[in-house]
Amino acid sequence: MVQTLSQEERRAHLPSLKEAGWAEVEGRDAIKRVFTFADFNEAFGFMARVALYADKADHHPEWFNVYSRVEVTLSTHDCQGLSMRDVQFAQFCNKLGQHA
Ligand SMILES: C[C@H](O)[C@H](O)[C@H]1CNC2=NC(N)=NC(=O)C2=N1
Repeated sequence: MVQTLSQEERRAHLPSLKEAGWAEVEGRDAIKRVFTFADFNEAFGFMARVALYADKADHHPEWFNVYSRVEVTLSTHDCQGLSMRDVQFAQFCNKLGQHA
């Protein structure tokens, strides 16, 4: 069973994710970042790559897309909060979306 992040893991990982643009969601243990691209082609290319990662990792984002903008929310449903799966997922999104 996947565990929610310990206090130590939160201290270790959340500050760098926040520097990269992730924010804690009010009222639930989740993080969210908005990625803005040049156009829909780039936004959907990002989503396609993230979708392949999600399928392989069996870990799925909550997301919303309008044209060039993709809002990504991460939380682990199996433990109802943030886990290392979300940290790794966010880091993968950061790598792909670093020019976003
Ligand atoms: C059965 C399947 O492995 C689980 O439901 C996976 C699928 N994708 C998931 N995605 C997310 N974000 N959280 C989960 O707990 C989760 N669990």
